[in-house]
Parts: sequence; structure tokens; C-alpha cells
Amino acid sequence: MRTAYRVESVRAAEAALMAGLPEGTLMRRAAAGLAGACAGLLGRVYGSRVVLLVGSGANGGDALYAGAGLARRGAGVTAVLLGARAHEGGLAALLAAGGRVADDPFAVLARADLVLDGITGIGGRGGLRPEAVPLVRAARGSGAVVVAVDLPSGVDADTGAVDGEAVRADATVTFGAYKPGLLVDPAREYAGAVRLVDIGLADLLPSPPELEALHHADVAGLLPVPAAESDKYRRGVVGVVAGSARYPGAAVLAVAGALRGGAGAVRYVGPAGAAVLARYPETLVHAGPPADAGRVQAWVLGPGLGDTPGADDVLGSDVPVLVDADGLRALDMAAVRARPAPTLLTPHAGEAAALLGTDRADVEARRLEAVRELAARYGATVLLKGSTTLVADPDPGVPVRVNPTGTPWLATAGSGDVLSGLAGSLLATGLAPRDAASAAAYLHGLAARRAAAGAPVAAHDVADALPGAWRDVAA
Ligand SMILES: NC(=O)C1=CN([C@@H]2O[C@H](COP(=O)(O)OP(=O)(O)OC[C@H]3O[C@@H](n4cnc5c(N)ncnc54)[C@H](O)[C@@H]3O)[C@@H](O)[C@H]2O)[C@@H](O)CC1
Ligand SMILES: [K+]
Repeated sequence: MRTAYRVESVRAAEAALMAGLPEGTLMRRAAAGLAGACAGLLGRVYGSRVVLLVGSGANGGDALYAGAGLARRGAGVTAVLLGARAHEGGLAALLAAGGRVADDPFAVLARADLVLDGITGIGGRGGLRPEAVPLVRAARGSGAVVVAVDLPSGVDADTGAVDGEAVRADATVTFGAYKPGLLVDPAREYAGAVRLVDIGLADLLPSPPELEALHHADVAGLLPVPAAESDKYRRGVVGVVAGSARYPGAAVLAVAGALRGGAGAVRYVGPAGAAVLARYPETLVHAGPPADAGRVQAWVLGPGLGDTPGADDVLGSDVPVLVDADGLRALDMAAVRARPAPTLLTPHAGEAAALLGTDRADVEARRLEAVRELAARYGATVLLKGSTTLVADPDPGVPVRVNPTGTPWLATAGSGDVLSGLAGSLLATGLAPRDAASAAAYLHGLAARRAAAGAPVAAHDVADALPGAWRDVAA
């Protein structure tokens, strides 16, 4: 599992570690890792042209010491000093190694092979300053490889928000621990490929972390496996309340996801039974209302539902309920909070914005805060879909999960319906809502990648690729 920590936690761990080490040890470790990563990206260090964008803090110090290391290996290293001061020891080391300070920053940037962004790290506040913007643009425009030191300058380490312009890096070399902004859009997109340099913090970081990203092995450990004595009812039955005369396809797609999610049976309830049976004859179909449809272990409510009645029956039930799409419209917060069983909400940014009374752009700009806020308000687990899918627990002390799989090709009609069915099915097998949501997002993203393989996919392709993704993860 990959974990990420807030700045205050990283700083506390650094302080504890530094207390027992000679001064400068951590910066030297960081700079050595950074120089090594740059050497790998350059291929040949000797004769290469490296430019350091140096801010006034320790982030600039890291860049200067790494630059000194590269200069000792024969690179031509030039520092562009952005602040009124620069890290003293770092600057002295660079000059002693044969590096220099730029007279004409734009001229050296134009000829650079690699630019190190050491403007700000975890101490940066409020985005790039205006005077840094033309330099950052020149670095980007030069064709040089841009490497961010610790994190791209201008992004918010804790939230992933980007205020105005920020450095767009090809790679980020981060120290001690991932920061949330490196895993959450929009900042994640600015970071490029992220590499973690171990500076010895691991044992000093707090538990739990702020964020978790599951790996194959973590998901494999969550997926239900039927025991020898299982039957379809013991594996769990998932009820799907979805579709309408206008949108029968949403019901078909939600059922498609539910059939691949491990439940022993899928019970479809609503007006699209004929369409569902035509595609998936294994579905148990009932016209409704849900209260008369028979026992289930979890409900999925909402995809393509339109004004079809039944929401009250489902929300009033004593089993876990996943609410998506039309089910989220006019969702009664008090009713959700009063439910005796867990609720899982799966909005995209637009739906989340409507629930929070804000606009879509605001949710996309601060996904991590939005998902936590929704979970707290509704007393529910929330899966916020989008370029970075996040899963928050109603307990603020529980780490948010960030989904590492997925592809922009998933932005296609109906893919959310498949995800709802899949997650609901996992809920019915007995997974906790946070686990069901994060395992579903993981499998769904992986299935989309497999199905897309670089070309457009339809939602039913994603559903068809789910068993392959499951096998991949469980292997
Ligand atoms: N604390 C430690 O033990 C270690 C810190 N390391 C490095 O130190 C960094 C943190 O250093 P600092 O706390 O000095 O902070 P930073 O270097 O990240 O930034 C703070 C400095 O930048 C200025 N600044 C703040 N916002 C700015 C903005 N928007 N535009 C321009 N300048 C701005 C501040 O006035 C201050 O001088 C980490 O990101 C990492 O790169 C590493 O060397 C590893 C060890
Ligand atoms: K930086």
C-alpha cells in the first residue's frame, strides 16, 4: 500500500529524526537521491547542461546540493536564484564544485538539458509568485526535462489544489514520504512520474496516514472467495434499483457490473426487467416496489432511475445501500444519517457539487476536502469519481483511499453504472463500504485499461473486462 502524509506530519517526523543526527544529514540524503535520479534521467551526466531554479528555503538547498553533485560528475550547472537569499551551505557547495550563478537566466534555460525546480517545497504558500512564472514557462518551453524537488512548486502539498500557475514537471523526486498532492488531481498531473527517496522517516511517520493507495496485493486480500459450502444466497444477493422507461440501459449496465462483483445473485427491481433479461438471463427480475422484491444483502439505488419510485423503500431498509446518479438527486441528508446500516454515495464531481451546494469546478479543484466534507455531512462513505477517484469514510480519522488505476477513457457514458453495480455486489458479499468502494474502483479502473488498451471503450466493454481484472489482481 502506498501512503501519503500531510506536511505537519512530515515536518514532525523530520524534526524527530534530525534531533539524533548531525546537522545537514537529511538534506544530504535528499540531495544524493535527487542527484542520482537526475543522473538516471540525463543518461550521460558529463557535459550535460543543468539549470537549478532556486528559492529561498531548504527546497532550494536540496537543488543546490544535488547540483553540486552533478557538477562534480562533469555537468555544467547554473543556478538561477529567485529569492533575496539562497541556502548558504548549498550555494557554497555548488560554487566549490564548479557550478555558477546565472547572469542571464533565460539564456541558460533555453539551452538546458535538465531543469531542477527547487523554488518551493512543503514550505511554499499561495502558488507561484509572479516573478517566477516567466522562468517556469521558459523551463517548460526549452524542451529540457523538468524535475520537481519534493513537489512541483506552486501546488498545495496537503490538498492537491493548484492556485494559478505551477511547475509542470516530467518527474518529481520526493523525500521521506508521499504528500497527498502528489497523488490527487489537479496537482498529481503536474508531478509527472513520482519517485520517493528514503531519508529514514518511515518509522517516525504517524499512523494512520492521510491517504492510502491500494496495490494489487491489498485488493486481492479484500476480494471475496466463495467457500466450498457456499451457495448463491450465502455469497450474498445484491438488489439493483435502477433504470426507467427512458433509461433502460443504465439498469443493464448496473446489472452487468453487479454480476461481476462476487455476489451469488443479482436481483433487478424496476421497469427495465425485459431489457435486463434480454442481455443477462441469469438476473432475478421483479417489477417492484423494492420492499416486495425479496431479501437482499445490499442495494444499489439510482443509475438511470429517473422518477421511478422505490428510493424510500431502499433507504428505509436495514442493509447497506449504495446511492448513485438519480438516487443522489434531492437525497435526504437526515434520512441517510438515520439509517441503521451503512450508506455508500458514489457521486461524480457535478453530483457532489449539488450535494455540497457549490459548483463542479470547486469540487474538482479541491477533491480531497470535498469528499471528506460530504462523508462527514451525510455520515456515509463517499466515493468521489473523476480523474482521481477518492473514497472517504465518515470517520475523519480514517485515511482517504485514492484509486491508482483508471484511464481517461473511462470518461464514457454508462461506466459509472457499471461501477455502482460492481461496488454494490461487493457490499452484498459483506465487504465494509470503504473496502467495497475502493476495491470496486480499483477493478473498474484496471478493467477499463485492459479493455481500452489505448483506444476508446464503451461501458459494456469495461464490464466484460472485469473478470480479467479480477484474475489479474487475485493472481
Ligand atoms: N526539513 C527537513 O529536514 C528536510 C527538508 N527538505 C527540503 O526542505 C523543504 C522544505 O523547506 P522549507 O521549510 O525551507 O520550505 P521551502 O523551501 O519549501 O519554502 C519556503 C521558503 O520559500 C519561501 N516561499 C514560501 N512561499 C513561496 C512562494 N509561493 N513563492 C516563493 N517563495 C515562497 C519562504 O519565504 C521560505 O523562504 C522540503 O520540501 C524539502 O525539499 C529536505 O532537504 C529533506 C530534509
Ligand atoms: K519544488
